[in-house]
Amino acid sequence: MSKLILIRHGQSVWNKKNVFTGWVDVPLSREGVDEALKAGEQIAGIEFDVIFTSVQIRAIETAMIAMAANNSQKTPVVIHTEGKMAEWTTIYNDAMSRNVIPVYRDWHLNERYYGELQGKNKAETAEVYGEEQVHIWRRSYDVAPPAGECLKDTAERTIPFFTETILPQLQAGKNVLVSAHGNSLRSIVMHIDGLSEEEVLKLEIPTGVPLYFEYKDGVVKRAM
Ligand SMILES: O=C(O)[C@H](O)COP(=O)(O)O
Repeated sequence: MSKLILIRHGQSVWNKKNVFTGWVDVPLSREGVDEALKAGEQIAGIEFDVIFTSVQIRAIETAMIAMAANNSQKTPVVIHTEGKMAEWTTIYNDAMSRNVIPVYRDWHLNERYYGELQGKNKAETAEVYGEEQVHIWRRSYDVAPPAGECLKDTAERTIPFFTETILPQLQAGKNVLVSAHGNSLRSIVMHIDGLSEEEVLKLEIPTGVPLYFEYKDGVVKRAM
């Protein structure tokens, strides 16, 4: 049995201002750093073998800060790979592999692209377009915000990455940490939990709260 922990990044400086973020690369707020530290304490007992993040700084920061609170004797090291995830031991020698947790950054885990809404205040946007329309843009499965991605579009990049890159690590008995975003993780949780397009409307993933899954008998499912 291997463990999968999914964490949405801690509060970002634009989350704090209630601004649509998407692919804009903003860092954590002070509160977000505290959330990442607390998340690290919650998963401190888990010995991770590999870490995946998006290429966005708020997710990378969350992973590295959470690992600072982990009891691991190993050091997380960002690995640069060309294209497909290379066998990282071919890049680093065995000695290093004993002391290092590889961190792979990949754009497939990036937040949903929010298109024309990026940079706009969420409350002000609701005043202009109506609460219902903004809720549909934010939480529906197949209705995209203007010039942005709907959750289905996001899933079309996150799910292949999950099944082709993350799942083989779990199948190899590795404990995996994934630090990503509210909607890129909603698409993955929808896949794992088998949620319908109606059920995913209600799926919310809070910042900085570890979600626990396990791979056992060929299946990934909720652990706690
Ligand atoms: O991109 C953003 O604005 C947030 O990370 C997620 O926004 P949402 O909760 O409005 O989808």
